[in-house]
Amino acid sequence: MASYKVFIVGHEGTTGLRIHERLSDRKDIELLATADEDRKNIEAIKAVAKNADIVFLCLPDAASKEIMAAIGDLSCKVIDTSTAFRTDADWAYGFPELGESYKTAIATEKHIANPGCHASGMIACIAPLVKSGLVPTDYPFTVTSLTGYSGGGKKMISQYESEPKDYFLYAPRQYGLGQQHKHLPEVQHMCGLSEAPIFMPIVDDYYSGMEVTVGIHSRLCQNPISIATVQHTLEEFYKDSVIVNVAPFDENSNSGMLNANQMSNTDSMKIHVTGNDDRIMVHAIFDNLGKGASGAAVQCMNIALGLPEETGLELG
Ligand SMILES: NC(=O)C1=CN([C@@H]2O[C@H](COP(=O)(O)OP(=O)(O)OC[C@H]3O[C@@H](n4cnc5c(N)ncnc54)[C@H](OP(=O)(O)O)[C@@H]3O)[C@@H](O)[C@H]2O)C=CC1
Ligand SMILES: CC(=O)N[C@@H](CCC(=O)OP(=O)(O)O)C(=O)O
Repeated sequence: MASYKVFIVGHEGTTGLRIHERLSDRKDIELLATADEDRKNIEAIKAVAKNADIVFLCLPDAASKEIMAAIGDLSCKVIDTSTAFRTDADWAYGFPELGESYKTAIATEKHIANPGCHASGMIACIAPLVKSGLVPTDYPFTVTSLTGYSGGGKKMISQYESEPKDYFLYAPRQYGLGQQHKHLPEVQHMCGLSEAPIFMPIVDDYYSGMEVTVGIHSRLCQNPISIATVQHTLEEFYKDSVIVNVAPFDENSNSGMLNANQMSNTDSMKIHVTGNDDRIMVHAIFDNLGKGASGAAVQCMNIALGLPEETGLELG
């Protein structure tokens, strides 16, 4: 069996650890690392990257940019999980479900930007509807996104898991209030929207899992749409995907509740359509550390190596 050399920079962080977990048991992967004391030493990182087929960068934006300046010319493929390169035309965008050209770019380009967690949910719900012409590109979208606290990385995890915990951390907290959330540019770009959505991210007191909800008023579309057309469009768009699945719309779809942690610990994404023909909601449920980060990054690596995209992933 071919053995690929993979180097995870930031392997002790939240995203890096999950990638490490996904790869450490694989017989086709040999994991490379610097000595522990050199994990932030650019020269040591560059020396290991020279021997790697794939380098994952699981770092804050500034560190990703600094390391790319040092390793960008090497022959290794780089998958960056930060926000730094997601709208850069020289980078493939790591959401292969968007279409064959995205999948080909992931397979052939040297540098792949892994999507943001909230962005993955927004794009999964909005792009099929806009690309099919069902919803106009200037539609005034409003999006709510619930996320577990691991979405904020090690710092937020320790804030939520320290004892005693601040009183305010027991309740959901809305943020991104100034409408400048760092995921909005990639959403607007990948969905081809003329305006960014109003975006309401909410972090709550559970470890991981996301539910991103997009609302659509049928009357605001050029031709009024229905639940059935939205459901059909999404089913068609994702019919070949093993990772993104669309739940059927039936008599039970509007009863009960959707749980933001129901896909936690998986690398899959489940899309639900709810509401009625006047006011339609599309929900994407997944793990911020799965399809929202590490799972998506491993999916991209598999495609880049010419392997089945779900190799080593936890399908839910
Ligand atoms: N958590 C999530 O759900 C998601 C995160 N992301 C993105 O993934 C990236 C990583 O995030 P996350 O794992 O959550 O963050 P963490 O804070 O959990 O981990 C980041 C890791 O990077 C290390 N690091 C920082 N600077 C350097 C450097 N210069 N060289 C080498 N290592 C360095 C840190 O080391 P130290 O521990 O010493 O600080 C830390 O271990 C970020 O860009 C984030 O926005 C993307 C999607 C979802
Ligand atoms: C709870 C929380 O703070 N979540 C982070 C999302 C982390 C992430 O996915 O950011 P990137 O992928 O763009 O690096 C936030 O909303 O900024």
